[in-house]
Amino acid sequence: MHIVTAKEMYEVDSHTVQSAGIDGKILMENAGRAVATNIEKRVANTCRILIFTGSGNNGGDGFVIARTLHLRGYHVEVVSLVDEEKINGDAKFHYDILKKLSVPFHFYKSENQLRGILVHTEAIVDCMLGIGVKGHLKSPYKEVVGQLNKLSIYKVAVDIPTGIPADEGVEVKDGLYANVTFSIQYPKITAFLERYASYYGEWVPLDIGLIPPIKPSFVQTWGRNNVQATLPKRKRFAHKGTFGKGLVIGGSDEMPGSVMMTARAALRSGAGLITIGTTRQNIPAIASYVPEATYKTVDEMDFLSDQYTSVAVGMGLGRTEKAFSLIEQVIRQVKSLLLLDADALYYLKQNLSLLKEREYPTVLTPHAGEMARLLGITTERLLLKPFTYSKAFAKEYNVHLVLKGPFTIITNPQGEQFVITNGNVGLAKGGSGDVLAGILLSFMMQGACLITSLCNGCWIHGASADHLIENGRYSKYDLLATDLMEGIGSVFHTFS
Ligand SMILES: NC(=O)C1=CN([C@@H]2O[C@H](COP(=O)(O)OP(=O)(O)OC[C@H]3O[C@@H](n4cnc5c(N)ncnc54)[C@H](OP(=O)(O)O)[C@@H]3O)[C@@H](O)[C@H]2O)[C@@H](O)CC1
Ligand SMILES: Nc1ncnc2c1ncn2[C@@H]1O[C@H](COP(=O)(O)OP(=O)(O)O)[C@@H](O)[C@H]1O
Ligand SMILES: [K+]
Repeated sequence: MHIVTAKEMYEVDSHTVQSAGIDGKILMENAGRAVATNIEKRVANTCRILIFTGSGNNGGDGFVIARTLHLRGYHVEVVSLVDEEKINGDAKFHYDILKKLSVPFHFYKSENQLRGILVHTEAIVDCMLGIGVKGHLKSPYKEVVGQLNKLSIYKVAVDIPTGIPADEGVEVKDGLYANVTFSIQYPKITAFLERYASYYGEWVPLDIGLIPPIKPSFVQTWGRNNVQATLPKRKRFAHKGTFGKGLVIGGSDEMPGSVMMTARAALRSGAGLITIGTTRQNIPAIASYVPEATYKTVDEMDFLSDQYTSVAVGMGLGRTEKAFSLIEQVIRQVKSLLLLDADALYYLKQNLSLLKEREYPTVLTPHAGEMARLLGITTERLLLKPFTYSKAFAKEYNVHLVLKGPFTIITNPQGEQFVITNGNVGLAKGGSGDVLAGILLSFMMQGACLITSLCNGCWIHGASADHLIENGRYSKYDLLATDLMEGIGSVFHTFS
């Protein structure tokens, strides 16, 4: 599914109207009807619903919703935040139709007046502002939003909660907290920012028949259907070599656990052969947890002669001079797909130019803190526009970037971007990232297009956590990274 900026949304709108010749009034009708139909599924027709409208086309959607619900037997009333003369264009067309029906219509005057209107209201529909919002909310939008936020009634936002910008990089203070947001055709970028996602509540995209340009370059979500269509098949006569030869380098004497989890997760995700490169002291402990792997001590490794399909480096490796020199050697000498995580990302900060010298694909898997450090900015600043920063970085350093978080953003060097929305807070625990690195390594080893492998790996990781919690096996409190190994198998089962 596409995710759009306000500019992209207006482009799709004008392409539909100008090139395809569909009138904007029809699009507004489609939008309003689609929302009304979905409100019917959630709000009983015995409920009194107030529809709040503003000066733009978001308000126009509200007039269609009011008419549709009224004709379907609902008790609806409209509260307009602007005077009649400010309603124009397609919104005016639908306002004029609504006026001919007996729908109670109020023009907002004061907080007191609104308090009276709100008595016995069970749900509100927010059609005050959509993607046309600029900057902080002005009066009376700010006051109305503040008043509505204090009420615990069911709130439906249309397209975007009033006050919240469509695009990243914009900081605002006020916005409506909705229970559900019906996005017109596509969700907007801010639905995937930690800062604004909670305003949306649940988001549901509604098709209103827009026609996108031939080849849109929008960000996309990656979901189960995408995984289903691209998951590598296990052929009957395949052998272990078919599924790649992977190397995991990590685990210092103090941190043996991470490399264990990476290697085990790689094998659980279908990797053919895994070798672990670690310290001699670590090998017995790790081998008891991952007996399927083979082992090398870090001093024994010869990256020029050892032919691995894919290599992952950094997990629990430490930040010693010895570790840094090993990481540099790996980045310079590995002639295959290379994944850099954890301490390798720490090392990279002072050595970013090495990435530009690599002739083979490189994958970086930072969480927000690691990414902010690589960019030399604060985490808060990164999280205000993670899509923009990711794209610029991936292009500049010619890398595939997996920016991990509640919404993981995957970017390739061409700037194509995908978002993974599954997973849950049970993953916010040490070791989850090591497991992800293993799953990603395994998918990298099994071929297919690299960005597809990364998207599939991230989705399987999130789905594993969801599966374990939804089935009552663990909770969001007690889930451990090692438990994910069990979840991976259950998720694969759902595809067989
Ligand atoms: N795209 C599509 O294909 C379709 C889109 N559709 C719908 O249209 C919506 C977009 O409509 P839109 O462009 O008219 O913008 P929208 O948000 O309703 O209002 C803009 C007005 O808000 C005002 N305003 C701005 N900032 C403000 C602030 N901080 N504080 C207070 N006021 C502020 C500003 O007024 P001004 O300040 O200029 O007086 C301006 O006039 C979209 O979200 C979707 O719901 C569907 O109907 C069908 C197909
Ligand atoms: N609240 C959350 N919701 C969904 N996924 C999360 C959440 N918190 C963390 N994750 C996921 O868990 C993993 C954590 O990785 P990372 O921070 O590198 O952990 P560690 O280094 O401790 O192993 C990432 O894949 C991230 O997307
Ligand atoms: K709205």
